[in-house]
Amino acid sequence: MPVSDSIDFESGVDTAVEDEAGNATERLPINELFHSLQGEGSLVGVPSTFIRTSGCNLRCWFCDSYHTSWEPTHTQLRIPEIVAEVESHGTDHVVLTGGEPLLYDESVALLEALDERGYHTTVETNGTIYREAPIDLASVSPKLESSTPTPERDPSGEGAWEERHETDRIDVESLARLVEAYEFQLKFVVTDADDMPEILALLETLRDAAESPIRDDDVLLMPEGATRERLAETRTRVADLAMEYGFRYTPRLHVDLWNDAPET
Ligand SMILES: C[S@@+](CC[C@H](N)C(=O)[O-])C[C@H]1O[C@@H](n2cnc3c(N)ncnc32)[C@H](O)[C@@H]1O
Ligand SMILES: Nc1nc2[nH]cc(C(=O)O)c2c(=O)[nH]1
Ligand code: SF4
Ligand SMILES: [Mg+2]
Repeated sequence: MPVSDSIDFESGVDTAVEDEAGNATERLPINELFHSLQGEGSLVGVPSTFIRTSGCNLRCWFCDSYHTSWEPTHTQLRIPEIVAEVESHGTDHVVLTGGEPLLYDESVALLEALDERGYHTTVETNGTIYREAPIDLASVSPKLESSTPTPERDPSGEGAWEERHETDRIDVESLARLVEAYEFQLKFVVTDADDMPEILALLETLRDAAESPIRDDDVLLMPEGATRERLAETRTRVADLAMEYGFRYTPRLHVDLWNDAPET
């Protein structure tokens, strides 16, 4: 594969690296790889190994993984190296997250290698990209208007990503394909009641577009907050909204336990 073909212009991350003989080798840009408890969603509390790829096609102003999106940092690892690291942690569950892990062809090869070894795989994705892969749980977090990095909310202070984020954040076709192909959860980041009309409208559109059902039980409201302090402001409000609308609430257990520490 020519090196230039594998430069990912979306994320600005080059996934092609040559070995000593000058052959291109499959690698993934990895920001962190760690053992923790699943902190979000239907598998909350399950001991899991997290693989966090770097690079994202969106720029949520609140992104709790700044070094995979706004300022990506990573090391390039081969799939066997990633699998060996996962094996050393001894969990049954693996969570592939990012950044946006489905940007990369190599994520499919990684998921296949994990599946062959019997791991349960969850993929955390923003839902803008569909790929066919052995995914046991597609944990899809479509991004609402309230995630858009307007000049006032942009952590880099410029508002340069506002238009692109706003244009790209919802892709109904990709969302429908993810929902049809995989066991899934739709996990919305919610700040307050202003987010609810957009969630309801998107669900209506998606229920029309997808051939398989989306139950209210598949919809999770997750409080916006990368720190304990911020979650203390949002979580009760979001829990009340979950009760009012009949959706599920998911905590952010890892933030409760370890605040915003890396590798948690
Ligand atoms: C860092 S993202 C990586 C996966 C993918 N890019 C996505 O957004 O789904 C992992 C999860 O964290 C959520 N998230 C990121 N920042 C957050 C914040 N400040 N508060 C609540 N959830 C957040 C995302 O919505 C997503 O469910
Ligand atoms: N403990 C823990 N659980 C998580 N669930 C989804 C996460 C993510 O960043 O995708 C995450 C994370 O970063 N940490
Ligand atoms: S889509 Fe996910 S990784 Fe990308 S900026 Fe938003 S929260 Fe961060
Ligand atoms: Mg996280």
